[in-house]
Amino acid sequence: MPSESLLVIQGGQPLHGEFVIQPSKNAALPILAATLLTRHSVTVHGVPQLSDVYTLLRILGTIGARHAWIGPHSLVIHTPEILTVQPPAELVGQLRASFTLLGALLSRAGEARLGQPGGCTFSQRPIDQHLKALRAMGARVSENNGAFHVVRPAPLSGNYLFELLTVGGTQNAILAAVLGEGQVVLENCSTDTDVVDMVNFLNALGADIHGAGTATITVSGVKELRGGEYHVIPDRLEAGTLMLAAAATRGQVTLTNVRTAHLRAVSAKLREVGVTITEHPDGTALSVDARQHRLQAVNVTATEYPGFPTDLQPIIGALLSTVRGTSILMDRIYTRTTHVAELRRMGAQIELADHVMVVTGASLRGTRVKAADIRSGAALVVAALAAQGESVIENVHFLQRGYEDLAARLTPLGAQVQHHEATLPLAMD
Ligand SMILES: CC(=O)N[C@H]1[C@@H](OP(=O)(O)OP(=O)(O)OC[C@H]2O[C@@H](n3ccc(=O)[nH]c3=O)[C@H](O)[C@@H]2O)O[C@H](CO)[C@@H](O)[C@@H]1O
Ligand SMILES: C=C(OP(=O)(O)O)C(=O)O
Repeated sequence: MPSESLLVIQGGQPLHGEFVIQPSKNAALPILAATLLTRHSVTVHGVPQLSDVYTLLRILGTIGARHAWIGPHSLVIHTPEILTVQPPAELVGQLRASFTLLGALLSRAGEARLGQPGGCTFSQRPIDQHLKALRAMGARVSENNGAFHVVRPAPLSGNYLFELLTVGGTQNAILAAVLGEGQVVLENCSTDTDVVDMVNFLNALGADIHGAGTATITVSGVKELRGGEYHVIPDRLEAGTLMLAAAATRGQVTLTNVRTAHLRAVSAKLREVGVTITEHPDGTALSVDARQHRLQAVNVTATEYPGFPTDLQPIIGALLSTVRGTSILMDRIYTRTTHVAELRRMGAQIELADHVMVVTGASLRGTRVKAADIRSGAALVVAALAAQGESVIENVHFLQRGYEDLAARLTPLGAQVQHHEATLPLAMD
């Protein structure tokens, strides 16, 4: 019989204590792809233990990378030569970040053949900007039956002005231009932390990239990159999730291993809700206190960094479902609504009209619900922690793509969360 993991949560307990934030999934994945750009050995600290990381390491292994874990979040990775420019499509199709291999392979090997990327399927997730940027830089790009073939006939050079802010598109264009003799100027770039961290990594290995964190990034090609050692940033999305969980349970939680500067939009919104956020002066810890606070409804618009993150829109929806009054949520990046029907089953009052969510505070009660992607799963966990009674969350494998062992890590905060392997009955023919 097939088995599936479940989280069983007894809700209604305020979270209380200290929580160490994991390293960033969305920063670590492109950095692992970027290790392909050097034939020397690289040590990366701050690699989270997540299923997406294991999948990407398998893909990199097919390309010629060998890795060894040297600590819980540290690995050494080494790609002396590229064995293939066409990694297996079924692995590439399991995560979104695999698409950064297009730029990475183009840089190192002058060619890449890649299937469609995967990842969460909450919305249309086009890649036209990635391809337009590569073409503008001189790459030949073709598509056949959903597979992409890119070739570099000469060193990449030129300009591209992104039509919109794209994290993955900016990363792919930078990666493609790192090795070679040309210079590329990218405008209207994403200023996201994940772009900046990848550039800091590449520059630590000898790349010549200027302007990351601003709208204009200049990449001057270099002959080769050396080896090196790098520390990936903490996961601002996990930190935001824990801040929202602390607020939803009216608890008090101190988060360590954070960059408070990366969480400004989340902290500001939570203060507006009525939660006390205290930041440690060194910027690496903060505490969230929602005990005995009267929280109030707010309006939220998810937008590009440094604005309120799209990933946290479903999760703040779970918090606001517990807050008296009516909140209005909009998401300018993606249509993330896969959690709505499930939250309603827990008693949440959420109306959906033209991509606007109207959330009216209610009492949540535990029930059986299904995660549909990483952040909808996290929204259900937050709602279940706040709800009265028992919730059972199905499809935990989605959560495992983005969060390290939540059951074990939430338990010291007083949460009653258990991870079960459930045996599912076989579907009847
Ligand atoms: C801007 C933004 O918040 N990006 C988030 C997005 O990154 P991800 O890299 O998945 O998405 P992008 O940043 O590329 O997309 C931003 C927007 O641009 C559009 N688009 C993108 C590429 C393209 O070629 N054509 C196009 O139209 C997308 O549909 C979307 O509306 O999801 C990640 C995982 O949840 C988050 O960590 C990122 O913070
Ligand atoms: C959507 C996410 O990941 P991916 O882009 O890999 O689907 C996420 O981190 O919430």
